[in-house]
Amino acid sequence: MTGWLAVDGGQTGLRLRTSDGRYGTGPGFSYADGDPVASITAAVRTAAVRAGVAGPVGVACLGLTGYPARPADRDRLGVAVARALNAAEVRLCEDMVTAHAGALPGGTGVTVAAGTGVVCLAIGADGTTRKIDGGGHLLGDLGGGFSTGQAGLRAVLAAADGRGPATALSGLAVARYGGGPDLGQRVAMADSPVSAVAAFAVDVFEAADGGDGVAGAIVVASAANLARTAAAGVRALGGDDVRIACAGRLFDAGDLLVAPLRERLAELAPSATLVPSAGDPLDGAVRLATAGLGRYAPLVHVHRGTAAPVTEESVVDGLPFPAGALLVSCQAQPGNPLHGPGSMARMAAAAAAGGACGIRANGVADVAAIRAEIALPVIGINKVAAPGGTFITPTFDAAAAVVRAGATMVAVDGTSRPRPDGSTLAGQIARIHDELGVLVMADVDSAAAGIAARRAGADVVASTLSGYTGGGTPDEPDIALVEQLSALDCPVIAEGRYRTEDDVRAAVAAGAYAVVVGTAITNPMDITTRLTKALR
Ligand SMILES: CC(=O)N[C@H](C=O)[C@@H](O)[C@H](O)[C@H](O)COP(=O)(O)O
Repeated sequence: MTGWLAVDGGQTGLRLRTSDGRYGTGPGFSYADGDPVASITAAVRTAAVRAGVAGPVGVACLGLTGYPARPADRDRLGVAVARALNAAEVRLCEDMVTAHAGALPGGTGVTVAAGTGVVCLAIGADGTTRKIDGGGHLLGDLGGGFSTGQAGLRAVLAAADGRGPATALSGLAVARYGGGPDLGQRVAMADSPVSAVAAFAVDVFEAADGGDGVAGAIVVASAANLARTAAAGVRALGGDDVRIACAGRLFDAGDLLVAPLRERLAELAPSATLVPSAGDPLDGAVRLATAGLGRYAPLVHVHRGTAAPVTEESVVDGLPFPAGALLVSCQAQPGNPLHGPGSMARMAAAAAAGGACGIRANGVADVAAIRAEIALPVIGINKVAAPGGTFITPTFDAAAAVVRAGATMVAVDGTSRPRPDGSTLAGQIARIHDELGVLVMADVDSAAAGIAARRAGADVVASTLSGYTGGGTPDEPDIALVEQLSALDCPVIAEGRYRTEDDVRAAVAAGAYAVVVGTAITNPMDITTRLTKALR
C-alpha cells in the first residue's frame, strides 16, 4: 500500500513521487494530442511502472498541463487514474495550482510558472483566485520558453535574410537544428514543433549571457512580459503586500531573467515582494496529496471510490469475457500510419462500441492507453524481436511490464522454440501466476505445443502462432488446430487470419471458447491491399 502519490505532468515530461520513496518519469502530453484522458493516463501509468508502484494507493494528486477543461473529461480522468493506480482518492488540478502550492506554502500570493508556456495564479487571503495567461503558445504564454525560443529563431531568420542584425544565435541554431536554408521547415516538421521551438530558449539565454545584444533584448522582453503577467495577479489581489514567487524551468536561467523581471516589477507592482520559491510543482502536488486542500479546494477535482484492481473484474468461466466472445486485436506495427497508443486506444474504443468483449494489445504504451480509454479486459502481449523470429511475451519481465501497464491477463509464446532468456514456459507461467496474479494464455503453433503449454500451467491455449513458425503462412485460419486443441481441459481461443462471419462461426463450431480477430478489423492498410488486389 502506497500512502500518497504525487505527479507533476507537463508538455515535456511527467514526474511521479510516492510516500515510500519511489520516483519515476513518463512522457509529456499536450491537449493538442487528442483525448487528454488517454494521453495523461498512459503517461501516469508509464511513470508508475518505471517507479515500481504496485498499488494500491491512498491519495494520488496530479498537477497537469492540459488539465481537461470539460467537467465530463475530468470525471473520466478521475476514474481512469483511479483504475490505473488502484487509488482510493484522486485529486486533479492544473499544474499552476501545484506550482502555487509548492512555491508559496502559506497558500496566498502570486506565482508565475514558466516552462514551455506561462501561467500565473493569484490567491488572496479572502479566497480570491485569479488565473492570468496560460493562453497557449498560439495566443498567449507570453515570455515563456516557446515565445522566447520563437523570438530567438525569428532573429536567426532575420539575420540570415539581412532583415535583422547579425547574432550569435545563428551559430547556436545550426548546432541545435543543423545548417541549411530550411530551418523553418525542419522545426515545423519536428515530432513536437512546440517543444522544438521552446528548446531554443536555452540558447537565447546562453547567447545573452555571452553578451549578444539581440539575445539580450529578447530576454529583457520576455522578463517584461512575465512582469506584466505577475503585476496583473498582484492587482487582482488588491495590490498590497503581495508575495510573488517564480516557478518552472525557464527560471533555471537565474539572474539573467530574474534581474530584469525584478526591475520591471519595481515599476509595475512596487508594493509586491519577489520571494524565492519554497519548492517546485511536484512538491506542491505532494502537499496537496498529504494536507487538507484549504484555499485550493475550488481548484481541485476530487474523485473517490472506484479503485478497481484488475483481478476483481467480472470473470465468467474463469475468463474475463463470456463464451462465444469476439475479442479484437488492436495492433499496428511501426510503418503503419496507425502505429501508436493514441490510435490503438481509439481503435479499441471503436471495437468496444461494436460489441467486442475484450481487446488484445501489444506493449506497455498501447495497453496503458487502451485501459485508460475503455473498460473492457485487455489481453496484454509484449512482442520481443530476437534471433529466430519475433516472440510474443517470451520472458517474465516482458509480461510484468504489460500487466503493470494494466493488462487484465497476458498472452505468452507457447511454442517449443528456445526462449531468448533461456527460461522455460513452465517457469515463466509459474512466476506470472505467483507474482502478477493474472491468467496466462499460451499462443501455440501446433497441437503438441498446446498440450505442452497446458501441462506447463497455461490457463488458456490459443492457435495464434499456427503458420508463423516456419513453412509459410496460409491465407486461411487453422480451424483444424482449434478442433484438436478443443480436446484440452481448458478454454481454447481461435486466433490468426479470421476474417469472415463464416470463419468465426466455424471456430466456435470447432470448439473455440472465443475468437480473436485483428487484421480484418484493425488494419485498413491490409484490407485495402487485399481488396485492391481483388480488382486487378
Ligand atoms: C503471428 C503474430 O504475431 N500474431 C500477432 C499476435 O498478437 C498479431 O500480429 C495478430 O494480428 C493477431 O494474432 C491477430 O491475428 P489476425 O491479425 O490474423 O486476425
